Order: sequence, then structure tokens, then C-alpha cells
Amino acid sequence: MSDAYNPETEGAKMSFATDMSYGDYLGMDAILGAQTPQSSAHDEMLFIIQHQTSELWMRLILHELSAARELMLAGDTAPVFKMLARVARIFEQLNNAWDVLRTMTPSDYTTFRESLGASSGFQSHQYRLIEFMLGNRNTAMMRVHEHRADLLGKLEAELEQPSLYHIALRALERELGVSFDAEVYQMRAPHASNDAVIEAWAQVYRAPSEHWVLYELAEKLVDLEDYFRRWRFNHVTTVERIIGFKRGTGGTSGVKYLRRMLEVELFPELWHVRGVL
Ligand code: HEM
Ligand SMILES: N[C@@H](CC(=O)c1ccccc1NC=O)C(=O)O
Repeated sequence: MSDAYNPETEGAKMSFATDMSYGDYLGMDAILGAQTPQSSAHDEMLFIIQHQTSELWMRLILHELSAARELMLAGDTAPVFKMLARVARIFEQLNNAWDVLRTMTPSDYTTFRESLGASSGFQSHQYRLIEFMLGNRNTAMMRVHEHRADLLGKLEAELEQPSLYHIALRALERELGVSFDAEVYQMRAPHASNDAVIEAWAQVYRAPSEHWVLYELAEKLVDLEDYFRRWRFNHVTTVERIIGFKRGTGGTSGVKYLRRMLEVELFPELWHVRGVL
């Protein structure tokens, strides 16, 4: 008989015929059954898992942002800071993940790129939902989901709700006793910079101790956008490294399109305010 240590002797439960196990709880059969490479290329598994893990983290981002929005609407800001800090950390996790994908060379990628057809991250509805929630609401991005009423419905439902930034701006109005133009609160357009909003944030930044909660909220949002920008930058750099200036499978110009996306400002006034202090 082997003298290998048997944890059963100290009480480890070994039978899960009728009890919920680790795999049951985590839905491991569904998760580990969801990798279906379209080619026999070795690196396609890396590619699939990289995207699936990213989508799982995005799912958590959406969970945190939804809760943060509810709490902000209820005026309960303390837990919101924790949630926004967590979202920034998740982006950092996604940023670090590029190191794994970067081990794939251009020649590795060409072994299966054709198998991807017209599919592309451009069609990630969770990515679009994150953008919409934060306030970057470019409705032109929704058409790729027209064939999926469920996904389109989620994006449409999001557009019915104020963005997280809208809610922050409402709080700013209340704090300073000011009122922003209605155009600031457009529901179906990317948030555009507004001078009155810059001036309002400037009041907060000139006297942080008098407006501590809003100051902290603003800095959490800047932090989040900072990490999000790094994600976009890592993406475009990895893309250039792997496919150069080829067109994207999603039909865009590829790196040129992604470089344009680097110009997106989620919370423009929070960046512009730095220049007027
Ligand atoms: C070999 C690695 C990758 C390449 C070559 C690549 C390439 C591209 C290209 C060319 C686009 C532009 C749309 C198109 O025409 O296809 C794009 C968009 C996008 N990709 Fe990737 N990508 C890679 C990895 C990833 C990963 C790991 C993610 C994580 C989920 C991701 C998420 C996205 C998203 C969300 C967009 C839309 C961005 C936007 O519209 O602002 N990509 N990608
Ligand atoms: N757009 C990429 C393909 C790609 O990266 C991709 C394909 C399917 C699912 C996710 C992807 N990731 C990001 O766009 C390309 O043009 O090579």
C-alpha cells in the first residue's frame, strides 16, 4: 500500500454524488466545454482563452458598474469608491494579460486567422455595454447586434439609463447648486466636453477639502479611465505587432481604426480641468 498522505483521514469530504461540488458550483462543465477551435493551429487555444477570460472580467466590470450606479442614485457613495477602485484593478488585470497573448508571433497567428471569418472584438457586446455605461454611447456600434434581439435589447436598455458619468454630474450640480444644459445629459450620444462642467469640476479641485466626496469620486473616475486607456493602447500595440496594418476581420481599417479610438475621452472635463487649475 502507498504511504502517500490521504486527506480523507483528517476528514476531507470525498463523495459528491449528492452534494454540490467545486465544479458544480462554478459551472465548470459549461466553462471548460466552451473552447471550440475552428482550426488545428496550436495557438488558437491561447487566443480563445485569452478572449474568454477577458469577457469574464468584463462581466465583473459590468456587475460592479451596475451596483455602483444604483448606490450613487441612492446617494450611498462610500461603497461606490471601492467598486470603482475594483474596476480599475480589473482593467489592470486585463492589461497584464496582454503579456500572455504577446507570446504569439505573426506567423503563429496566420495559422488560424482565416478561421475567424468576420468575427472580431468589434462585436463584443459586453465591451460596448461598458462603454455605454461609462458614457461613451456611440449608437452606430449597435448594428452588429441586430441579429441578436437579446443583446441589442441589453444595449438599448442601457441607453435608457443615465450613464455613471451623468450621475456624477448630477451630484456635482447638487453639491455646487448649479445646473448644466440639457445637452450634457444626452442619452444616445457620446458625452461631449462642456465648459460649465469643467468650471464646476475646477471648483471641486480648487478646494478638495470642501468637496471631499466629489473630489474622491472624480479621482476614482480618472483612475478608471487611465487604466482603460492603457488597455486600448496595449490592444493597438499588440495588434500592430501581430497583423501590422492589415484590415481587421471585423471590416475596419484595423490599427488605423484602433488609433482613432485612442482619442476617445470618457470623462473629458475631468482631464481638461487639470489645465485650468
Ligand atoms: C491577436 C490579437 C488581436 C488582434 C490581431 C486584434 C485585432 C483587432 C482589430 C483589427 C480590431 C478592429 C476591428 C476589426 O476590424 O476587426 C479589434 C477590435 C477590438 N478588439 Fe481586438 N484584437 C486582438 C485581441 C483582442 C483581445 C484579447 C481582446 C479582448 C477582449 C480584443 C477586443 C477587441 C475589442 C473590444 C475591439 C473593439 C474596439 C473598439 O471598437 O473600440 N481584441 N481588434
Ligand atoms: N480583428 C482581429 C481578429 C480578432 O482579433 C478577433 C477575432 C474573433 C474574436 C475576437 C477577436 N479579437 C479582437 O478583435 C483580426 O483582424 O485579426
